[in-house]
Amino acid sequence: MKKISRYVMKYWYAYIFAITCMVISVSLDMLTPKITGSFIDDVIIGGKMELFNKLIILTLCIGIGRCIFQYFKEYTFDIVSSKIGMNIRHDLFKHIQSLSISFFDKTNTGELMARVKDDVDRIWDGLGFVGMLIIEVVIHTSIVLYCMFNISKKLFIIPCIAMPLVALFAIIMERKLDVIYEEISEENATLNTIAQENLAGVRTVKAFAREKFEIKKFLSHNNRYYELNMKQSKALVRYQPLFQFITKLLPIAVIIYGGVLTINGEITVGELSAFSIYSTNIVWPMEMLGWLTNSFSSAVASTKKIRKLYTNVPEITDPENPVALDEVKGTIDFEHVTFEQGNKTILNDISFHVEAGKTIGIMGATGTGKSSIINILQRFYETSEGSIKVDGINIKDLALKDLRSSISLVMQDVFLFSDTIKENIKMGKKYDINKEIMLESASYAQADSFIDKLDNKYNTVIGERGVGLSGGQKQRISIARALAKKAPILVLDDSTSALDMETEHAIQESLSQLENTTKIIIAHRISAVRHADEIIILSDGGNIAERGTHEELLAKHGLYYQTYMSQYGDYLESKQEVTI
Ligand SMILES: Nc1ncnc2c1ncn2[C@@H]1O[C@H](COP(=O)(O)OP(=O)(O)OP(=O)(O)O)[C@@H](O)[C@H]1O
Repeated sequence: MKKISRYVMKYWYAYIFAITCMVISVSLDMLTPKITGSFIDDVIIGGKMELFNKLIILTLCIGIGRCIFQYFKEYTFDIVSSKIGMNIRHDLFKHIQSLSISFFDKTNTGELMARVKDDVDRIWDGLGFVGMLIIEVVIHTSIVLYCMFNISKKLFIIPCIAMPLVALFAIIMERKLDVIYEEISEENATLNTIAQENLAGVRTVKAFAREKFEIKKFLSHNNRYYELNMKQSKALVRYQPLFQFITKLLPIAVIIYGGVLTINGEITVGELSAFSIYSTNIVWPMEMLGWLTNSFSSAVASTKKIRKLYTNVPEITDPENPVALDEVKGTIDFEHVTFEQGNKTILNDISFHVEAGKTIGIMGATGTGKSSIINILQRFYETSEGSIKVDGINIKDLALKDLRSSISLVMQDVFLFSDTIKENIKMGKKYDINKEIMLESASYAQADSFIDKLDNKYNTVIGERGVGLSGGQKQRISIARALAKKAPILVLDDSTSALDMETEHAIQESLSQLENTTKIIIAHRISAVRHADEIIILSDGGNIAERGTHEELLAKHGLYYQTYMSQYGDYLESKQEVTI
């Protein structure tokens, strides 16, 4: 993370302008007690009536001038803090997007949402309204103290005693609040995660009648959040009376001691009255210290949280000098690839070769590492041993963008954005994917028939994660999306599982027409891979147990044959019976 000061420095000129306006406005404000003093000493006591009109006009001019400079000060602070907040959020979002999949494996979405939204908002406040008030308190207090010092050095002793006491309380309170804010920020992230997961999984919650349990879980964190906020309020109310005690005592002490000095002739009545007005002018900054400290602590705690997020760096990055690929043909080579996570071997010594335009089918029981093959092909994770090559070039030598843009992926877990079908198919590639390509892809994916029946056709907005569509319809839109990308390598990860046999068959027909596209088909159903040029069967421990064409594998009477029999056995038996 760029230091906050670097964001601020970008707008130094605006801050200088705003602070100058602030100094002028506060200085004008500080003239009022002097005018009051002069009114008492010169006009009322001294009888200089010729000054009356001048003082009235001066007071009016000061009021107008103050309004103008206040306006510019507040407006500038608002604009600058909004821009800085936007920049911080932009950089943070960009940083999160740059992190590797392994980071997202161990970080909750709710926590990230809290950082991007709430924490940035607090920093924004800290650099805007709160920051402005803190600077104003300092400037205001300094000018008031200077004016007081000029009136009477003896009377000046009183604020000199009061101010350090207030500052001491503010520091102690800030330290306490800092710790509480850390906890509040953590709990806010947890609360966000629970709410986000719960709402996203509301169907599962309802299906398992877990509403009560989930509400209880949410309530326990909500209570903790409430308790922490109460802890914060308690810390505030404990110190607030101390601030108020000193601030209320200050004008009284000024009047008593100032009265003695006036009787002794050391200061005039007008000077005492001006000093007394000044003393009330340092009351509000002191009273605000509690609130300002509170808001400042929260901004500091948020900064720490965001800083911590920046300590995570992308684990998988572009090579220093990536090999440029003008045109990817789509040849894929896995050479003795082993993939481990923690102490677990997920893939073990995997080797295969797929010629450009050919198809490889990957089968195996659940958890044998089929999806992991795709994850490492896209460099979502790094291989532990061996190498993966695309068109003969090690994928570690390719820019991540080049590698990933040459692969179209239909994921097992379909994710559709809450947007129109059109945007879901185009995925932001407005200009690369024209209407013709979109319609062709939808037709290849057998999605056109149901989309055409929708009221708004391709402009139909689908809910979060495609709610409102059936599982098969979602799968077909995600296949259309992958086809529209027109990448030289197409990966289908168990992506026709929700389709009926006829639709699956029609999609396979479409795929067979993509002669220049290398296809990797992961499936549990024999029907999805039987036409592949090579089929590999993974077994426990991520080993290749069998490989060959459909016919070769059937002849082996091994795992593939067993799967075939479990899926087609009944049909074959009935066929035999009919033949007999
Ligand atoms: N990021 C990861 N960290 C740790 N373990 C992982 C990770 N990804 C996958 N695994 C583990 O690796 C094994 C293989 O997972 P993978 O998703 O590749 O299986 P699969 O064959 O695609 O399963 P399925 O058919 O159920 O989709 C599983 O035991 C899984 O728990």
